[in-house]
Amino acid sequence: MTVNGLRWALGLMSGTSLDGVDAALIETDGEQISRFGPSLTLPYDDALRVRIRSLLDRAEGVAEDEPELLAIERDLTFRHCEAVAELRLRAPDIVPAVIGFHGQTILHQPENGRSWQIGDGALLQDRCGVPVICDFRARDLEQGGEGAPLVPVMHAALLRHHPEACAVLNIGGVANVTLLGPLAEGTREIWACDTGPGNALLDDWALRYTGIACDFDGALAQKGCVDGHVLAALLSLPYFTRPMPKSLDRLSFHPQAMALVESLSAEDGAATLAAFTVETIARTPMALTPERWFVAGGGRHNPVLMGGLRKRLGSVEDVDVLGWDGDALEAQCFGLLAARFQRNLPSSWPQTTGVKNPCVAGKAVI
Ligand SMILES: Nc1ncnc2c1ncn2[C@@H]1O[C@H](COP(=O)(O)OP(=O)(O)OP(=O)(O)O)[C@@H](O)[C@H]1O
Ligand SMILES: CC(=O)N[C@H]1[C@@H]2OC[C@@H](O2)[C@@H](O)[C@@H]1O[C@H](C)C(=O)O
Repeated sequence: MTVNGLRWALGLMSGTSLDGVDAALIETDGEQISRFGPSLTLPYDDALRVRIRSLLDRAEGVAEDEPELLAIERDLTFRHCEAVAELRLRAPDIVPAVIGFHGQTILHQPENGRSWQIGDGALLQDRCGVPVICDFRARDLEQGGEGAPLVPVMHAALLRHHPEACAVLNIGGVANVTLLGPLAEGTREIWACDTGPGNALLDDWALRYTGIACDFDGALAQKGCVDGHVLAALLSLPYFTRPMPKSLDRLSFHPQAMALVESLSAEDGAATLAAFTVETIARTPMALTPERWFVAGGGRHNPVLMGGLRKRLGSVEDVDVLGWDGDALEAQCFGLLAARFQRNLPSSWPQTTGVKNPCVAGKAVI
């Protein structure tokens, strides 16, 4: 049902941490978000996670018609169908008008004009019976942008009445920041970029030493000491002095970073990788110095990361203080992007992705 152009949109995001599918409902006209519906995370089972991870590790050499790729894409899409079905069970009165389907990124190389999200939009549309918008990064890349991050439009929509300059940080597998300038006569400037690693390096390190898929509550890092020499070497990688906008692949720093921490103990390695995430956020060349930082994504549950950020940046709060759900924000964002696509509204700008002109994100499944 449409009231003043407001409709329910269902967003689906499977992030770089490979933890599973996030699904969320929002009511929106593509500009304002009037209500949040329910949200959920449907984890990947271990077998699917391992298959996706091995695909990601060799994505550069994978052919688009490789049988294993197509099999993974199908299983991944079925997992998304399950997420949609489960979410609709939780909100039987809400009928989504559109689904925004991000898919799983297996490769992101903006320097080669490439960002590869797997997922079968036609299959999802067929199974769910709702129009599906997907391929959100392609047009931005075609027009000279990085294809990421796309979430700044969501942050700006939610903070459209917030007068002060502020930053919204997402700490997922990769970390990214949105800077919002002060609100002046209803408009404001928006800058964005991926800052560096989020949890991805730490996750892989923790899995190796503890068998657990993340450094839960920062338990390992808390017992370790930061190795200053290794941290300095990590921070000397050229990405960190590049001005925004810029973006990263999940594996951008893997070989170098893992080689540098290799000689450290499990605890010191975790402490150093956590400090790497914190320092790269704090040192990002910023277009403004925000007084308040709001943090979303799974990394906000890690007290070592949050404590480190508070020491470096001052006022650092969980986005939940704004009444948002920091675990659902990216999925909600793809609902918003789908609604914006249907109204032909741009979702990326020169200062957020480096795209030449404001760009409409997404493609409709025909
Ligand atoms: N209690 C916790 N302690 C430590 N880390 C946690 C905790 N809860 C979640 N995390 C971290 O959050 C990660 C998941 O974050 P999130 O779901 O935001 O990532 P994502 O959306 O997959 O990634 P991206 O935003 O890069 O696409 C986990 O991999 C883990 O590292
Ligand atoms: C290529 C890709 O999937 N990038 C993700 C990743 O995860 C966080 C960061 O890197 C961000 O750039 C992006 O996701 C969010 C949803 C974005 O586009 O804003």
